[in-house]
Amino acid sequence: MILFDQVLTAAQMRAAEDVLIAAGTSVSALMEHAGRGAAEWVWRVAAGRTVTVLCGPGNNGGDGYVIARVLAERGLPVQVVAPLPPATEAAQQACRRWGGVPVADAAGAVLVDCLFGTGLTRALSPELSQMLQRLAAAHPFRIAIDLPSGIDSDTGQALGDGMPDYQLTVALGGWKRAHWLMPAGASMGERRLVEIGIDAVSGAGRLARRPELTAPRPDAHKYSRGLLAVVGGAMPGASLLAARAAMRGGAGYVRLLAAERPEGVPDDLVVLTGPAADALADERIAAVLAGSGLERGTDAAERLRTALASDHPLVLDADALHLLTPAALQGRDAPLALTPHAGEMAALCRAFAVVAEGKIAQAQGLAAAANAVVIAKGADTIIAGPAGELVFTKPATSWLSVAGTGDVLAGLVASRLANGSAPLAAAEEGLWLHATAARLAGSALLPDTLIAALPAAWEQAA
Ligand SMILES: NC(=O)C1=CN([C@@H]2O[C@H](COP(=O)(O)OP(=O)(O)OC[C@H]3O[C@@H](n4cnc5c(N)ncnc54)[C@H](OP(=O)(O)O)[C@@H]3O)[C@@H](O)[C@H]2O)[C@@H](O)CC1
Ligand SMILES: [K+]
Repeated sequence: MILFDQVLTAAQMRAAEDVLIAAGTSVSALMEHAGRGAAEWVWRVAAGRTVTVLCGPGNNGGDGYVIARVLAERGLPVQVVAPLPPATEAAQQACRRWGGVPVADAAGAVLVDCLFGTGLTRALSPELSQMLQRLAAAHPFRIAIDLPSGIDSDTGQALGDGMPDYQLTVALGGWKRAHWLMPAGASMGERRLVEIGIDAVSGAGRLARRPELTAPRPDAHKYSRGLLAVVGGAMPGASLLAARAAMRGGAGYVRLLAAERPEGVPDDLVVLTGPAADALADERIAAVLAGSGLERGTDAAERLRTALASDHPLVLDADALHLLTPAALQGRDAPLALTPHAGEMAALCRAFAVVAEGKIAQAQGLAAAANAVVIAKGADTIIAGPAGELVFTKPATSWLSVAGTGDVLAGLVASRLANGSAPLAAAEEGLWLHATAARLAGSALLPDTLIAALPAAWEQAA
């Protein structure tokens, strides 16, 4: 089965390649397939203009020689710069088949970076780094083949300074983690995949799917669509935003449990100001959201304890993530979703004794330790599940980087949970609605305009 959404580590990619080779394919055949696919993209972009291919010593460089040959055969003016000779058998063969003579330096319309791919093990030397930067400056359009050279395939971190920006990155055989992680993602431009017959790899991550969000059933009523209780705190604005977003996330009934009635509550939102424990005892409650605007004092800790004790499916956000401890989860059976940004993730890792490097390992460690779905937010949001599930998301509009949009996301995820989705699906659906509404809300969006765009986002659902 051809997979367009799995996301691999460099080791998983090599293992998948080994499976194909064991089945009778050669590295050269894979390189030819990958290089031809990549050449199609370069051909379209170049549109007859001059192309420079920068070839490194490994198989990424080998792909470059295939690209140079295919484009030259089609009559495109192509030059190759090769600071290091090909060192693998497949790359040497591809170089021989190209049959040209490399040049020391070049300028032109399109640079094709085939210096290093998944085999990069250390930072580029100053000489190589300067050459890459010089060539990048001498070509207005830059395409990275598989990965921009200098990026760690598994973490998305740059292994050195001065990395150029690319308008297009063509992934070969499968997505690598770096394609959907920052900071790498910010310099890759558009991302496209050339498929070469790689099969499913056990333990691989995947890209988030477009959810199947439909209108309520013909026989729906407010309780069948889900009653969500939003536990508010000392800063009512944040919980109000989350509740208003949740009202448009699919749940049929949203109640805000507030210490006192906040200003600006819309007529269609029910606010209960009595003791939270009483309100949470309602058996019709399908899910609870706590954390947005909770603050971190004694009162907040008590409200969080009450929310946890009620044992409803629960989303914890913001301040609740600073108050949560492993002991507080003892005896809970109901599903749990956590929505930390980087700072909250660090606090949670300390509280749950998760010792791990990097966003993915931390999210997976926390998901296992708290038996929760973890939505690790940021410009490169990922979702980790307690059974090792790992979901990457395509970057949403950068206009989401404004206060209050996290409250909207928490409200949406909680609303999907109340509506009956399992926690991982609720996370994917909430993120999709959030990203789609953000795109529709346009530039300089605010949480209000984001919430206003939610009905139009629903119109775009499958
Ligand atoms: N998987 C697949 O199915 C397919 C994969 N394909 C392609 O293969 C690529 C992976 O190829 P690869 O493993 O040969 O690694 P690649 O990135 O070319 O470089 C490794 C070389 O660079 C060297 N080196 C490393 N760092 C260095 C540094 N800083 N400065 C200097 N040297 C450095 C390292 O040598 P070392 O010194 O570390 O021993 C080694 O010689 C992949 O990205 C894709 O494009 C397709 O062709 C077909 C299908
Ligand atoms: K590259």
